[in-house]
Amino acid sequence: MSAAAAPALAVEGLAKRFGGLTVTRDVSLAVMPGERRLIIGPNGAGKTTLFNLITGEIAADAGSVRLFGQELLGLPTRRRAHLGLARTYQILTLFPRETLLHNVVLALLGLAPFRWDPWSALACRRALREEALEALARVGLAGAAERTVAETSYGERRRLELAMALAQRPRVLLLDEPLAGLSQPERHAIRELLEAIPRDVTIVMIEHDMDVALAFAERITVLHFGEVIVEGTRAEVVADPRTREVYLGE
Ligand SMILES: Nc1ncnc2c1ncn2[C@@H]1O[C@H](COP(=O)(O)OP(=O)(O)OP(=O)(O)O)[C@@H](O)[C@H]1O
Repeated sequence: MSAAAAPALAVEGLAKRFGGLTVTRDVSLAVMPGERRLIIGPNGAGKTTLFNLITGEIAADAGSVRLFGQELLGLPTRRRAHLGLARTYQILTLFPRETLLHNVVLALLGLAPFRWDPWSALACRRALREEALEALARVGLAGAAERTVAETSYGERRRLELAMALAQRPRVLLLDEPLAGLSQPERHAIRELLEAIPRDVTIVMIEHDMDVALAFAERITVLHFGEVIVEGTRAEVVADPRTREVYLGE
């Protein structure tokens, strides 16, 4: 198989139990480079757990997760980020007393394999600041760079989180409910930002807002009780009676 044909993200036979509770049961999925994939499923289906297993925030019991062919299981989360994996969270994880700029710089520092060198430290600081400002500008927050997170609206925080993930120049970006809790205009703004992300970034998104999510995603995976029960194009998944049974409640 040529490198171009390899999936950006390939999950195979992934399994996870918490005590007696099987949360991920033999999950397999392949997301091709540039694809926009939507993960849906009822509350507790194991969607966030799947992201946590992919990023390494929790350890899998069995299976394989490959990023452009490279096995990730067993690697620490930070190493997976270096290889091109970034994510946002359902529950925001920002530093509220720091400025927006500082939050993005911290995200960049988490990524940079930093070596202390007094001669290059200043240049490095400037470069980081510029890169962080660029990331904030990308999500329309350049003018708010010196405000603290505590002084921003919820919608701005969601955009900040996206800036932090994009600043890491991911190859695969995992978005956990990027629209949750947002007003209609804010949802519209995030949707435009997501649509502007270039195709060299593959996106996997968990989202309950079906209007936006269905318009955005090309393929959809439906999870239920930790298993993939339906996968296909928008039309296939919407038409599948199993989707309606478990997710749409029909
Ligand atoms: N660290 C943990 N320890 C024990 N149980 C957990 C842990 N993390 C998740 N679970 C359980 O695993 C199941 C799946 O949770 P998960 O958050 O992955 O679901 P989800 O599909 O993302 O749900 P939602 O749509 O509500 O966010 C739930 O029953 C949850 O309580």
